[in-house]
Amino acid sequence: MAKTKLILASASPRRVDLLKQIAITPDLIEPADIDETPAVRETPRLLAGRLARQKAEAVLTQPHIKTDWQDALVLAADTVVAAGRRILPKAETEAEATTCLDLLSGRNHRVFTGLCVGSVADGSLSLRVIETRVTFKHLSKTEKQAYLASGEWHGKAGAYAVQGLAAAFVSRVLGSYSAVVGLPLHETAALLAGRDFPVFAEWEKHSE
Ligand SMILES: Cc1cn([C@H]2C[C@H](O)[C@@H](COP(=O)(O)OP(=O)(O)OP(=O)(O)O)O2)c(=O)[nH]c1=O
Repeated sequence: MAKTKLILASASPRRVDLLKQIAITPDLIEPADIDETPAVRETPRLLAGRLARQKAEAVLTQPHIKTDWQDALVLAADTVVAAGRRILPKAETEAEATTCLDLLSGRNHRVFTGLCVGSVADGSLSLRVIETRVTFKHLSKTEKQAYLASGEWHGKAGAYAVQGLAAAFVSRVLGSYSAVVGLPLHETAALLAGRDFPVFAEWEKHSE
C-alpha cells in the first residue's frame, strides 16, 4: 500500500523543524492564508481551535489538492498567547512588543495551540487545543530593551520566542514545550497515528 502523504498547511519554518525532530517530512508545504483576527469576545482557546481548523479547511478545499492529493492528510496549527483573558497580538511594532513584554513580565500566561488534521479523501477533521502555562521572570528595563533591540519578537505571538533568546526569561513551562514553539509533537504524532499515518516509518534512520 502507498504511504499516506502529508501536507503541512503552514508557512512556519518552526513547524517543519518540529516535524523533523520526530522524523516526519511533509510531502507538500501549502501555507493557508486566512484572516487571523479574533472575533468579538472570542476566547483564546476557541480562537486557536478555529484558526487551526480554518487553515486545514483552506488547504483541503483547494481544487488542485482535491485532484492531485486525494489520499493525503492535511496538518495545520495555530498558536495563541493569552495574558488572562487578553489575546496578545503577533507583534509587528516595538510599541506592541513593549506592551506584550510588560504584560508577561513576572507573571504566568497561557499558550493555546490549535492542532487540526484533515483528510482530503472525505474532508473529515480531527481538532485539539493544547494549553500550556508559561512563567516569565520579572523583566528589568535593561532586559526589555535588550530583547526589543534583538528584533526576535517581530511577528511572534505574544512578542517572544521560547526557542530563542526569550528562553532566558522563561522560568517554567507547564505542559507542552513544543506546543509553545508552534506544534505539540505528542498530540501531532497521536492524531496522525490515529489516521494510519506511519509515524515511526523513518525512525530507524535516526539511530545516532
Ligand atoms: C509563543 C511563541 C510564538 N512563536 C511564533 C510562531 C509564529 O510566528 C507565531 C504564531 O503564529 P501562527 O499563526 O500560529 O503561525 P505562523 O503565522 O508562523 O504560520 P502559519 O499560520 O502559516 O502556520 O508565534 C514562536 O516562534 N515561539 C514562541 O515561543
